[in-house]
Amino acid sequence: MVRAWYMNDTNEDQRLEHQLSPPKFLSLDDLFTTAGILYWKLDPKNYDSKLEEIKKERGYNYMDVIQISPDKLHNYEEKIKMFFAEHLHSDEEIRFVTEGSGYFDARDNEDKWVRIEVTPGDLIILPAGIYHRFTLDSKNYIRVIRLFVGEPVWTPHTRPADNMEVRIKYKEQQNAGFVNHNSQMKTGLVN
Ligand SMILES: CSCCC(=O)/C(O)=C/O
Ligand SMILES: [Fe+2]
Repeated sequence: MVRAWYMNDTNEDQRLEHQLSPPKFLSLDDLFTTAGILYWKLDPKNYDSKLEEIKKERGYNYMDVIQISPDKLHNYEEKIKMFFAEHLHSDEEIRFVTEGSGYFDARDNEDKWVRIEVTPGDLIILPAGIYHRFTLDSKNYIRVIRLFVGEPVWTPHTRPADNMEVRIKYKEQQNAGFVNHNSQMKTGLVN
């Protein structure tokens, strides 16, 4: 089960957990309700057919692999800084973790940081227009499959980007309430 929690705002190393004291965790339902984040758990050793199913269902026709670690990623320091600067994208951010681990941080509906720990088998979808960032944890390695509809656009729009159409649309959806995929997952309708 993926772990997600509200973050403290200390200036410690970004790779640490940054839990509140006492910790305050969020469920999959909470992640969806507060931020529209979708999540699937796949078998990290045997994921081909399930991944194909999700790709087909959601129209993902682009796929590549990124490995993030000091020795595997070109311009590592620069990229790590870029990933951790708060930003949004004009499209969904779809990431499937096959090795290693890391943290996606996203803003909830009260603009608080939520930290989502990802490990092998976790497929996460951050909706278009959500403010977020990414960091490795202290193990310093992750291998991720990136998915996209059509030609990928990775451009990060750093905060503030409140006047972008995609941000306005995201906020409208958030205020109206999202249709809950993650609770269907628990009942076995989606897995
Ligand atoms: C873990 S995938 C690389 C990070 C990335 O693409 C991104 O946009 C983070 O927000
Ligand atoms: Fe991003």
